[in-house]
Amino acid sequence: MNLHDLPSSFDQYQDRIRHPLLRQRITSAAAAAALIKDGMTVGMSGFTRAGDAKAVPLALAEQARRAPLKITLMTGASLGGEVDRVLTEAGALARRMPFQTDPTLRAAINRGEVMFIDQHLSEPVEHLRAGQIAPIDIAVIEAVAITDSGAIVPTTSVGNNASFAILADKVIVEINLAHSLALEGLHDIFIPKRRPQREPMPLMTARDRIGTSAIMIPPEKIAAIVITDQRDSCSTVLEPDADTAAIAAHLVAFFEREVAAGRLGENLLPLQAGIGNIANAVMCGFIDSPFQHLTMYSEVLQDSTFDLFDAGKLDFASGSSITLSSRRSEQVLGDIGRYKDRLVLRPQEVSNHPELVRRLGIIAINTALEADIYGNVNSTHVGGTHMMNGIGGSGDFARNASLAVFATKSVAKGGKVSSIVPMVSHVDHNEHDVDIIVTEIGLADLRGLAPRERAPVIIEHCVAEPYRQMLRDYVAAANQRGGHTPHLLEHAFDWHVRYAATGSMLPE
Ligand SMILES: CC(=O)SCCNC(=O)CCNC(=O)[C@H](O)C(C)(C)COP(=O)(O)OP(=O)(O)OC[C@H]1O[C@@H](n2cnc3c(N)ncnc32)[C@H](O)[C@@H]1OP(=O)(O)O
Repeated sequence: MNLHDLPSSFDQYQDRIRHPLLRQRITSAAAAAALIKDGMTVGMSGFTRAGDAKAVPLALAEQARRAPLKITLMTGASLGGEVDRVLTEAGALARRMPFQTDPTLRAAINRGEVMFIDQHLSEPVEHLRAGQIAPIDIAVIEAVAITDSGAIVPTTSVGNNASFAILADKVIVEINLAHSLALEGLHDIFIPKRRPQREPMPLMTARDRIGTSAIMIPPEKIAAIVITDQRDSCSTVLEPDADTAAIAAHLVAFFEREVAAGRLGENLLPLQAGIGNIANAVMCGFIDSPFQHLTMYSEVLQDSTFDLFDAGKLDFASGSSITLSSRRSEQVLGDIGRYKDRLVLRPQEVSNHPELVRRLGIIAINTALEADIYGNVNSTHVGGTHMMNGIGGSGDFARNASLAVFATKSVAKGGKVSSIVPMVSHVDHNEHDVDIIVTEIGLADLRGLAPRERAPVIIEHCVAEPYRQMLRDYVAAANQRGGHTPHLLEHAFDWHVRYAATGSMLPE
């Protein structure tokens, strides 16, 4: 078969599907979804709304509505749009990993209907590669193009795409015409060798490129190609408010002290910032800071990354996805050439790799749902039981960072919930991994402090009244009992129990 044998209707995609024979694999989303069978494990692209497969998952939901079908769905991180909701409503999800943010899926997880495996984001492909979890049957990958050798050029995220495509039996590619070909060249795909042949990852600075610009797989594995034309759904990140601006100001003041003490230079160390309003606001706080020539070695690049570029504060950003609000999406992705030489997108096992986080000395800034008086952090479980989003990459970074910062507003739910509690109701980051806790009230520097020293620092710097006095009383009584980490075990969860019973942690 040569190029002239191809149906002429496919010629229009020559610039997007450069391997001529692969243009014959163009098909409908429904036909591609029909390759996915009941019980399969499907690896789909998508990382915090960026680079999601858009058409095949919806066609799969349609298929599941007609004839019951359940899959294990793995992605990079959360999906945008309606994919998780529609698949949940169609009853198509038996298992989901490693991260999600969809309210409908979250409710199904918390009803026990979908088994959610909440994993460090650097780990799922290690588990796949080592055969520790069920193998990927089919990968569904969004791409801007397929090269003439059949390599897949991802779009706004890399996530787990490369390993999904390499490890799957079959690959479905969604070529999304809404993404500009200017994205080509942004990606750096590095795949570690299998153990025991594993070598160090040869990355010494955030801007190093150590891999290829596209995902190399045998072209014959590409079983179907679907053409789409739909932008990523926008993030709903909010502009900084008084509280998040105060958190940012406390952090900037802290870093100024670190620079003055000679522990950091004026370009600090590469920064990682988590998802959500607080992390985005904290990064925006660097715009008016005295720091210069900052770099990011992070996973999600949010609006604040581009605000920092435009403010001349940021020299380079390495991530695994670009997730933007409607305010920024059009401008940044429509003009990506303006930023491209200062950006790289990597597989999440590289962006989040413990070896690299430790080597580069990352300053990790993530968000807590709650923290306790000794510095343990709960990022995932509301009230100790109900899943919010997942640990994401926060643990990959926090454990190995040169400085592990956790930010939270001091109260949630209009003051009815204290974010600093006697004992966290679920532990994602234990006290050994947490260096700094910051709220709008102030910042607790826990470095070098024993538990009995940490408690008063956290209480006096981070907690609002009346919870501050309640915690002082708790600690005073606990200290009477003694111990390295004093507690009143029979009262440690009183606040959570009261919130569950009355809707408020405050005493009646
Ligand atoms: C893909 C990635 O991995 S990114 C890298 C890092 N990843 C992570 O850190 C994953 C875990 N973190 C997260 O999921 C988020 O950062 C969160 C949920 C902890 C915080 O999200 P933010 O948007 O920054 O904080 P925000 O203060 O707006 O709180 C979000 C919601 O949690 C609620 N909440 C916060 N604290 C509590 C609490 N202690 N108890 C009950 N609810 C709480 C808030 O009221 C809010 O609810 P609403 O949506 O109904 O208004």
